[in-house]
Amino acid sequence: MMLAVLNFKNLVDFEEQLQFLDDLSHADVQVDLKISPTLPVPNDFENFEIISQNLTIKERTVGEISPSVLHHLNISTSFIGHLERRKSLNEGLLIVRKRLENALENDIKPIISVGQYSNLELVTEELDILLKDQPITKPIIIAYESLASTEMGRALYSIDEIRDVHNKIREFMTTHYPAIDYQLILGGHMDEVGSPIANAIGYDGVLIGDRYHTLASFQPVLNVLNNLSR
Ligand SMILES: O=C[C@H](O)COP(=O)(O)O
Repeated sequence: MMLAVLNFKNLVDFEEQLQFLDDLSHADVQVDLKISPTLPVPNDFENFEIISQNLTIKERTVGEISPSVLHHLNISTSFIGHLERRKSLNEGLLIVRKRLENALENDIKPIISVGQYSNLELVTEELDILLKDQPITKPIIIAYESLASTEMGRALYSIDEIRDVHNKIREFMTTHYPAIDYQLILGGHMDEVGSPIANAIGYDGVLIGDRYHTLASFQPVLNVLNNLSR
């Protein structure tokens, strides 16, 4: 089954997000759909999973989402170091590692985002910095994102480029982290055209941002994702 992660960002009106969730709860969803609203809401929908956009570090701090909050909401998956968050808040990889440690310690499945640099070697270097010596014994999700595409609002990559990234990450994981069970997803202006291409290349799923604010606008993408999952 195809994995699809839908990430509403902070500029999307929250009432609109709640309406979208409610509409989706009545929709035909065949894909493994995970959705992160700006504010986590209880994970009690039947046809999709609510996930978190962020998870705090272990030390005492203020204004961030703790594992305890997620457990209370029955949420068990969280983004760890989403690329745009890292860039706009100037967060380095060391703090992302601390978030990952907290996720692993509290049984929260991490969606680890990579793609800070477009250079292929640097993608696996970034991944290595995050994964090194982390006690990962349960499945994780790795999201490669073409950050420039998200920022520019159009697909800036060629099929060859996203295939190279896919092959490079798979090869890197097999060689360096053979024991880690992971799904690899692709983000960066993914839509009804890009999703089948990502699937054909071998990505396990797609990461989709805040371009769709209603079920009606998302429906063409959902139809394609449902078909890919059948
Ligand atoms: O979290 C989502 C990613 O940033 C992708 O966003 P996008 O689909 O608008 O490119």
